[in-house]
Amino acid sequence: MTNERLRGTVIRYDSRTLIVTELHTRKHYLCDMPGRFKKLGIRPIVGDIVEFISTGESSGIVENILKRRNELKRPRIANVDQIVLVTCLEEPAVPFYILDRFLVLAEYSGLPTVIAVNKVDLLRSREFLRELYHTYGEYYNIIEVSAKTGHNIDLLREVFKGKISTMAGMSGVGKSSLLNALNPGLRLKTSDISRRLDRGKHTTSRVELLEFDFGGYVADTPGFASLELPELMPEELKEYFRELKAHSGYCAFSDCVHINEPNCYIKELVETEDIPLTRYESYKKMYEELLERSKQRKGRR
Ligand SMILES: Nc1nc2c(ncn2[C@@H]2O[C@H](COP(=O)(O)OP(=O)(O)OP(=O)(O)O)[C@@H](O)[C@H]2O)c(=O)[nH]1
Ligand SMILES: [Zn+2]
Repeated sequence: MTNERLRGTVIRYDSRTLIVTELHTRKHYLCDMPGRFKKLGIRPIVGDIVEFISTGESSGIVENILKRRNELKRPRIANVDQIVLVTCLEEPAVPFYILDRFLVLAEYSGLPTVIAVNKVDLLRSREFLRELYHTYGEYYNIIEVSAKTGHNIDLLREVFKGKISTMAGMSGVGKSSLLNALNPGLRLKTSDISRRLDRGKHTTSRVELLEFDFGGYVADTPGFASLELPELMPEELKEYFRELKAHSGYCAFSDCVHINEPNCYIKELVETEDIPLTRYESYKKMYEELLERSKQRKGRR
């Protein structure tokens, strides 16, 4: 039926056309963006929910873009539900410091974060896993998986189901392999409609949402690829370490940054190993980096 008013999620776009997945039927529609949106400076991004009027079996015209719940900058996605941070303890053994940088970026985005430890099939003992749980388990959900053996892939599927997610993690940790284990052939399922959008165009480099057969979306490009720290003042960094934030307010100085101040409760907790030393060292290292960055900027002014 044509001329129906429908709602859907934008999964791809170029300057004037969107691919929209209708919310109930999950059918794809190629939708035109009327010029008035551009004049108003309104541009859709993937993840947006739009209202559209169907003009044919698989075509429509956008009427309205609903207000975004949130917006991730890189990759640019609206209405993101979570970040799935993939890491490994072997091949590659991702340093905790790298994981900590990802976690700062994830905290900065304000999105719920799940840590997936992949390649557990390579572990000869649980020793490294225990260390990981000890360091992160109190503040993050950790799920051990193997894309190779399929271990806990069903659990990971529940994590992704019905949500818009973005994956992050160092190169080689198995992000693509996990997607393929979750939903074989996920990347290959470019629909006819997608091909129609491609026709006569140079390949778009923008992010797309891939659709799971079991419901839910994942960005086709991983997040935080550069691992560059967010635009923060050094003294703001402590807000992005959950365990520092949880124990703030007990230091002698109310604005304590837990570096050189006396009577610092955080440093006490590090000494008693209630806060993992590696987390604190990561914090100090990133604090120094932000301090250096702010000095350089002041110097330039
Ligand atoms: N043993 C083992 N190897 C795995 C597992 N998952 C992935 N691999 C291997 O790890 C290598 C990297 O996997 P990818 O899926 O390409 O990793 P990626 O994170 O997508 O890498 P980038 O595209 O560089 O970001 C491949 O050789 C995979 O076969 C696993 O669970 N166990
Ligand atoms: Zn302190």
